[in-house]
Amino acid sequence: MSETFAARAAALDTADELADLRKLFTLDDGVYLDGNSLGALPRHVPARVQEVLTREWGELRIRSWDESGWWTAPERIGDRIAPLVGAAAGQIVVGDSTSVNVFKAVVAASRLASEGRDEILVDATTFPTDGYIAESAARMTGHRLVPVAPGDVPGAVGPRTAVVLLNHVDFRTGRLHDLPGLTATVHAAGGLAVWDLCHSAGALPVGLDAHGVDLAVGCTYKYLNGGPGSPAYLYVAERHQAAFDSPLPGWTSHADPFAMDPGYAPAAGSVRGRVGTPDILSMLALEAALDVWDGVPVEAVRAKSLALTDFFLECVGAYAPEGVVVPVTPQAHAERGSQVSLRCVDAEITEPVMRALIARGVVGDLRRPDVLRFGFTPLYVGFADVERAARVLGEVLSEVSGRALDGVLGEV
Ligand SMILES: Cc1ncc(COP(=O)(O)O)c(C=O)c1O
Ligand SMILES: Nc1c(O)cccc1C(=O)C[C@H](N)C(=O)O
Repeated sequence: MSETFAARAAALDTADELADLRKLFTLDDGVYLDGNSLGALPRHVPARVQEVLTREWGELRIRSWDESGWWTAPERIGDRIAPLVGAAAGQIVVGDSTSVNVFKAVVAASRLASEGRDEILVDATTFPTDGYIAESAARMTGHRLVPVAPGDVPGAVGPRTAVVLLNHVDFRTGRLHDLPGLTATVHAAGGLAVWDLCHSAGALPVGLDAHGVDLAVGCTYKYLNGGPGSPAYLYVAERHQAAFDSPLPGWTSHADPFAMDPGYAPAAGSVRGRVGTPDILSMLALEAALDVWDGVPVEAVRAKSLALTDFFLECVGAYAPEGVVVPVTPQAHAERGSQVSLRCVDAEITEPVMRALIARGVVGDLRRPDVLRFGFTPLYVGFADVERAARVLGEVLSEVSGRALDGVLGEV
């Protein structure tokens, strides 16, 4: 059986048009399936960061704000991310964490919403930070917070809906939500749609402009490989920019920041989403990391991502002992992000399984209590990696679940 899958993997790797991109990354001989948490390091980034440190900071010092383009980096890098998420230039600004951008987006969207609308709907299955911040934003703005599963949004929106905050891909299950359909549903009810793209940007086409999304946020350290803690981004659709009223109107979002005017006057365009001094070292590492995307269509990345996750699901089905893990990531392509999550039927084995996998060179992660997560970054994961990961997983599951079964029998 493994010869058949290995031979298929080899053929798929040979036909893979993106295969050469792997050389652009620093990787070892293991299988890295955690790029949905922290993307791998593009090889050329350390030299660029060294240059920023020694030349731009070390020699040019304060002059670099102008001469090295530091001051305008948030908008410039936003424009590099824009095509990856289907946005025209001038609508994305980079900076702060995703959490901070969720705050800006939800409060600003509630201020953009029509008078009398007093509900903020939030994805009940969300990554926790979005829920925490939406709750605080609702309390501050006097809205009622309504947690709702994305599939139930059509029945939950109505004349009271001001804002709906949703995740494009669920961090736990890898489920891809229907961004075009749900955005249209929210608009039909008269509300604004805010999307968190952390788990979709760089993995699949998003189509922010095409689908009329109002505001969006996302991180850059997953599929965009910007590095640990690299700055997040905020998208404000052009039609909303003039009325965008930031709840964090820091001085760098002022129309004339160096006037040091005591009165606030917002800048035009995406600059209005800025807050304070940009974190230049992280930001310029991100900018360099984005070079790996030159000439790479997101559509090709999506096609490979689906082929990788299809193949992984098939290999796991063949290699894993019966009934020990159950995929919770949908089979349907239209509902699948770039990750596969497997639920351990016996939650107790989740941690030992992931520990054993990592010890054998297959790096995924887990979400308690019972989910094993495997992220597939098409820029550097190949089909042989997939076959190996599934084969090692099968071995580990047999060993660990066998031991767990012995333990249960031993207690009887
Ligand atoms: C969907 C989602 N939103 C937000 C975050 C967190 O954002 P940050 O730590 O950048 O504030 C994450 C992951 O960390 C995430 O997966
Ligand atoms: N942002 C992270 C971090 O600083 C440390 C560890 C993990 C993360 C993550 O990104 C978690 C991730 N968003 C998730 O999907 O669970």
